[in-house]
Amino acid sequence: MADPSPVRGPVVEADGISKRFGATVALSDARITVAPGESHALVGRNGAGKSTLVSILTGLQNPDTGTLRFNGEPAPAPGDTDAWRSRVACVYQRSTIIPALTVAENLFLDRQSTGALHPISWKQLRRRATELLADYGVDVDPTARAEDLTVEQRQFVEIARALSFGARFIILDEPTAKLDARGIDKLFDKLRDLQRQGVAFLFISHHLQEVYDLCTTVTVYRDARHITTAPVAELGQQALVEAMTGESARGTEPTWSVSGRSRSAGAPLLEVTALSLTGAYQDFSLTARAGEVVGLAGAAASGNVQLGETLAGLHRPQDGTVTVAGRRVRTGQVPAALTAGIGFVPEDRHIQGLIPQRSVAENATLTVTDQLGPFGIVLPSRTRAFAQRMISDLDIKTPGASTPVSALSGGNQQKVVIARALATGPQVLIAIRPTNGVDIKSKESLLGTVREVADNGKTALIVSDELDDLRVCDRVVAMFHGRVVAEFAHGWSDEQLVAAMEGMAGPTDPKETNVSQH
Ligand SMILES: Nc1ncnc2c1ncn2[C@@H]1O[C@H](COP(=O)(O)OP(=O)(O)OP(=O)(O)O)[C@@H](O)[C@H]1O
Repeated sequence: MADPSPVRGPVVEADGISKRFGATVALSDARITVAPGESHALVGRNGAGKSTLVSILTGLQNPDTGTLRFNGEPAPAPGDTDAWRSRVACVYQRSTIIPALTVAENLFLDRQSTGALHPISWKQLRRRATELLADYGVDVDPTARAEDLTVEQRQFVEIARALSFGARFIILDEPTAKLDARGIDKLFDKLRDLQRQGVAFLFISHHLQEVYDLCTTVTVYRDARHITTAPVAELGQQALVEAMTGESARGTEPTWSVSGRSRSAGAPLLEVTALSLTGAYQDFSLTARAGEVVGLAGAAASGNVQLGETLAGLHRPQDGTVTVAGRRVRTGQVPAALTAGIGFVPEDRHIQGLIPQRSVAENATLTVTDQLGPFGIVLPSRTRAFAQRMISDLDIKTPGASTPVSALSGGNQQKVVIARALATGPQVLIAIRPTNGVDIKSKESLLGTVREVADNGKTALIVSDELDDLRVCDRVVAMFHGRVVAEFAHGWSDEQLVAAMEGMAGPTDPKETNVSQH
């Protein structure tokens, strides 16, 4: 590992930081201090200002006011990339690794200071990559293509690359959003390793349990302001949520509830028979009835995401049929799925979800332009009215319906994706990790919205490995390596479901497990 620079103060100290975007105040007199070797969490609701702070701490944006010091010294000049990179490393939720390149090429990409004008030989590159990976204890073949790595391996390469510029301070902005439970464990082991070597980090996550597992100090922002900084051990979960929301968390119940209902199963609405997609899943069958929310649980390689995507028309399966309300759906075609009444919340809002430069209103209504005016003409007034309703129903934090979606915080963009899927009034809603990046309070209301779809006589399928997402379901089907391994009625224990997702389901015949009676 690179020699630590002599430490003369906190690795970072930001004070009085304010930042506006037009009329939006993203940060107001905010502050944060991270000590050497500290694991410091930054939490707050969607739109609280966390990512804006990250962009200021990494030199991507200038604050309007405030001071910023690294190791007791003023921050480098804007644009001095090498100087910034030697003080602070950053790993974002979205990987910056280029899939088509090898690990070694990715590690030495865009490295001005190593002399881009003197091309280095492949052999040299590989040797230096091997050294660098060994320095950070990353067990990955430097000649492998990045696209062949697992998500967490890619993230390790990213961390090694980020730290290799010399920084002893790394910012991790929602690093666990794309990882399954096993991947998160590996990432945390790696971070603890680095911490033992004296690396400090600022960790951003909406999963509060991760904060308790990993961090010693937590800072809470709310509505652009610093609310508190405290040792994690001294701030219980309830106090933490109260600081984030500004409301008492005492006695708050989820807005949804599946317990204690007498659920009379409706007619079959979604029927999937013997569906197979090579390399993803085999022989999958499911009948979901009107009024039901069904969970499709599984870790990264389980095939559950590809299955959800197939139902939305994104993959053409080799075998099997899909019907909605008794009508066969042509597979492998997104428009056919839409016409059949299948609404879809994709896994990656950046790739499949949104058009960033278009407004919130346009994005929310992309799937229903035919309802927004006669003869295919889209009436702006109707689009706005429609979007306005979505904004208030889903609590989307935006200056207005005409704001470009790119100006929204990550969690609020996710709500627009959900608004769009709901806009069609789907018969069957397929939602992949719908609460990804959404704060703890919005999560509850979003899941409540999914619940309502079923309560109104439709069907919802939640594809996720998040236990909070799956708790809203009437029953959960667990997949492992492309096959259904168990099915659980409402009331499962976390341990049971986690074991099933990890391939330790016990009986492989779902009928022998805790089967629901739908
Ligand atoms: N480029 C921009 N243009 C206009 N407004 C912006 C821009 N970037 C951020 N904002 C606004 O600043 C506020 C803070 O956003 P920020 O992305 O920092 O929130 P966050 O705490 O990271 O939220 P999330 O948890 O959803 O990621 C939000 O209201 C957001 O809409």
